Amino acid sequence: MKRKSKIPVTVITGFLGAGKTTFINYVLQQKKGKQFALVENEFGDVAIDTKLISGVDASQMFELKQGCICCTLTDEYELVLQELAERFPNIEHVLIETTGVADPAPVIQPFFKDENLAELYVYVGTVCLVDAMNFTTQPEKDILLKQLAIADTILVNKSENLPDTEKEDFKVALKQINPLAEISFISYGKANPELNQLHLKAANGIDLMPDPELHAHIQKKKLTFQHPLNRAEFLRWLDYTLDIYKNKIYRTKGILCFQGEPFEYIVQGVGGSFELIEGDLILDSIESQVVFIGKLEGLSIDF
Ligand SMILES: Nc1nc2c(ncn2[C@@H]2O[C@H](COP(=O)(O)OP(=O)(O)OP(=O)(O)O)[C@@H](O)[C@H]2O)c(=O)[nH]1
Repeated sequence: MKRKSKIPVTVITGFLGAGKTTFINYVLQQKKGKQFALVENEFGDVAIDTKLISGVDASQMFELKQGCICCTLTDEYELVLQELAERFPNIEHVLIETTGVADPAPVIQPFFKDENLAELYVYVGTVCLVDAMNFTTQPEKDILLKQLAIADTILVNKSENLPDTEKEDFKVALKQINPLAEISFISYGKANPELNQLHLKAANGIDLMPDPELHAHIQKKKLTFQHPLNRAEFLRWLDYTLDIYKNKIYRTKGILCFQGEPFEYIVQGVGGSFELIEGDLILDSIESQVVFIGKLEGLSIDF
């Protein structure tokens, strides 16, 4: 049976123990009746823990067969997702939970690059869970920073005992890493973000925070253009720039106006890949803006 529309895909990331499973369980409980499929894999573990995931039919759960999603991603990933869409035409939303130590970029990029997947699915954003109790002491900071930089929504979980003043400090610190993401403080995963529109929402608020002290590891750069861009030239430049800096630019997001085109476009990039999504009709502002987040020190990013 051919599907009528593409299946939205939301990626759930966050460091080990941050509360990803707790959050997913909460979402599934809140949205009972909606057909979710969960693709997850646990490091070195083959069996899915069905007890943990309520609300999802066990037959709708798929798991990659080997270890960690980030280092073993091969054709298998694309095949699992294709099979999922074909075998379960009623699925309304796919959640992909990365392992706590995984870089989420390779999980997202196939939705931009793989034609078969792009026909079946639409990537709608990433939620990153943060552990409020252990954030400062967490090891593997690089992976954590990348997870945060890629996220459209950051949920600071386990924040039930966090005083308001500390929440403010926390927020400022997170905004320095990712000024585009929405940030909420929650406990026991109780957050109900609109899982469908995460990245479009984030693209609306592209203003960068005043940032006198750059984060030691992550920087961001915003390019603004007052005149409509030449589509072919700009995309060629963007493609080239993201390709040469694919390990440095974690995330790209922007709103573009092209010469002679009535609609604006939202550009959404993770690592070396990006996609363009047609946005609203251009009514007044013809300004284009693109923000890059990553380890940008010393990079030449200028169109
Ligand atoms: N105190 C407190 N504990 C929480 C909260 N949310 C989750 N936990 C607990 O934290 C532990 C880890 O939660 P999980 O949801 O399994 O975390 P995870 O990110 O899926 O963990 P991994 O899959 O190992 O990466 C569990 O024991 C949860 O019960 C919270 O808001 N506050």
